[in-house]
Amino acid sequence: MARDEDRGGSKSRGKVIVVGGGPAGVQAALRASELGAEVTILESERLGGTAFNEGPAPVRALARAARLRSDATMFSEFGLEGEVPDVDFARAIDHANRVAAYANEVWHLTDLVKEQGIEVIDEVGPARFVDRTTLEIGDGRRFSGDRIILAVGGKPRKLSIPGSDLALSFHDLWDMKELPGRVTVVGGSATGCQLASILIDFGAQVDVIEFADRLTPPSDADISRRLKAAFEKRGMNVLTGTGCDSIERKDGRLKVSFTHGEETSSLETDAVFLMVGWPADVSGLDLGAAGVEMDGPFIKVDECLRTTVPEILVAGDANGVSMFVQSAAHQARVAARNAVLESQDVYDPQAIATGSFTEPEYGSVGMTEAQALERHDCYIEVIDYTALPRAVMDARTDGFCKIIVDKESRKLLGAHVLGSYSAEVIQVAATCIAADMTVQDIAELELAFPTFTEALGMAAQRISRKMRMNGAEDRG
Ligand SMILES: Cc1cc2nc3c(=O)[nH]c(=O)nc-3n(C[C@H](O)[C@H](O)[C@H](O)COP(=O)(O)OP(=O)(O)OC[C@H]3O[C@@H](n4cnc5c(N)ncnc54)[C@H](O)[C@@H]3O)c2cc1C
Ligand SMILES: NC(=O)c1ccc[n+]([C@@H]2O[C@H](COP(=O)([O-])OP(=O)(O)OC[C@H]3O[C@@H](n4cnc5c(N)ncnc54)[C@H](O)[C@@H]3O)[C@@H](O)[C@H]2O)c1
Repeated sequence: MARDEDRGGSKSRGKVIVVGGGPAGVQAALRASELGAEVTILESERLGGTAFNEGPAPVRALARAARLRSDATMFSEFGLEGEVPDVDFARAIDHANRVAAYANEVWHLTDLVKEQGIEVIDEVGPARFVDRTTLEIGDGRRFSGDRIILAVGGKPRKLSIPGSDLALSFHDLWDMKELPGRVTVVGGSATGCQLASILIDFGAQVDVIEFADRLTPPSDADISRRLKAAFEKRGMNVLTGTGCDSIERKDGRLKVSFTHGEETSSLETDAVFLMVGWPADVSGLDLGAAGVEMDGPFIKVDECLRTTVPEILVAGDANGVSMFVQSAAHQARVAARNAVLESQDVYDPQAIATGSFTEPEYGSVGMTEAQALERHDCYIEVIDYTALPRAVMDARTDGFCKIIVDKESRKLLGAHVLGSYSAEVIQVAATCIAADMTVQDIAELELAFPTFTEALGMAAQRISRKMRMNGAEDRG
């Protein structure tokens, strides 16, 4: 809700330059403008950023194509006849690229932003600092502001191993014309798992090589374990606790060497994707000219998202605090207020609902089980989808819904789901957390039958029953 001091009125509250026009940059510009600042966005390419032009939007479109094909493998179970469709990979990629263009060609994002009175300078290559208040773009034009908000996002990390130039990066996916017979994905976190899942559903043979002892290391351990099992069931070769050492050409293919514990081994493959991290995209920005410091691969910020130069703030992936579209937008609003009103608002990530479009899908909000048990006495309940009516009806029983409840406050600390529609199911858990509901409140919700979201209510009901049996006070 807008606060009184938020209303800029007709008087300008100074000039703000926003660098980068992804979700963080666009939101920061809109908010700073609402607050009364005069705003310019400098975007090296097209507005929309990774989110629309290269990441979630086209990847989701590819994941949908992969899912349509994998659904066809279940035809006979439902009494249907028909072959699993052949894949025209070039057309699937073309379709994903068309979806990526929607932000600009269908929704006219640039026009929408300009209509708010924001100056948009796009497709001009990277802006670079001249000093702490001035940036220059490729054609020599300079832009000065009282405050600068950096929203430059990230880029694929490179590996310094022999032969890394033989590997593909995420950017290369969008120019591919043919599905390689065998693909090796190095890095088994969010981006790597997403790509591996899509490619195996399209019919490629897939290996995943991940350093950590489990897939998607930041996730709840049960998500990592069950996702690995589901991938392996579909024939994926998942090597965890394994580091990629080198890539070399061998007889028209690629030889990938890797180490697991003390053992070194290798495999032969047709393509290698490096999905090993997403550092801030500061190439060409010349942060040194402004005196802005880095913290490892990200731009260093304090809790108010200010850099080591207080007039310069960072929102979105570039600060590495929380790398999701929803976090980018939230941080942007905080950064814009702090920039324009010189306030000290803290970016306090609340219940961030996240979801990934692997097969099976997964979604999370709040603490993992391990994080919760470090600080809380908890009730933990898991509904396995073999016992969930909708999952049985859909023949999608490979999944679960876990909730973690603080025994003292009876509030939800975290929820983790794996299976169909997980990215949607988790939104309800996030809403319950935001609404400060107790587990008994959640148990009383009349959730639609038969749905996957029902698992959340079932888990809450089981915990409520346990609480009653233990004699804990029950409001119900
Ligand atoms: C494969 C993939 C899938 C993903 N899926 C999801 C998902 O399903 N859900 C989700 O929430 N998140 C997802 N993410 C993460 C999400 O894309 C990012 O968190 C989000 O895009 C961050 O927004 P941002 O504005 O900080 O950066 P970006 O969206 O990367 O935008 C940064 C912009 O800055 C511009 N820029 C960079 N340097 C300069 C410069 N010097 N001058 C001018 N302009 C510059 C770039 O051209 C770009 O347009 C995914 C990421 C990837 C890679
Ligand atoms: N659906 C989504 O919401 C979604 C999808 C993709 C990315 N993202 C966001 O993007 C961020 C970045 O994700 P990411 O997966 O690109 O990077 P990441 O940094 O999270 O993961 C990189 C992985 O590569 C592994 N690795 C690094 N070097 C290796 C080596 N030599 N051999 C084997 N493994 C190696 C690491 O152990 C790590 O697990 C995430 O934090 C997430 O917020 C979100």
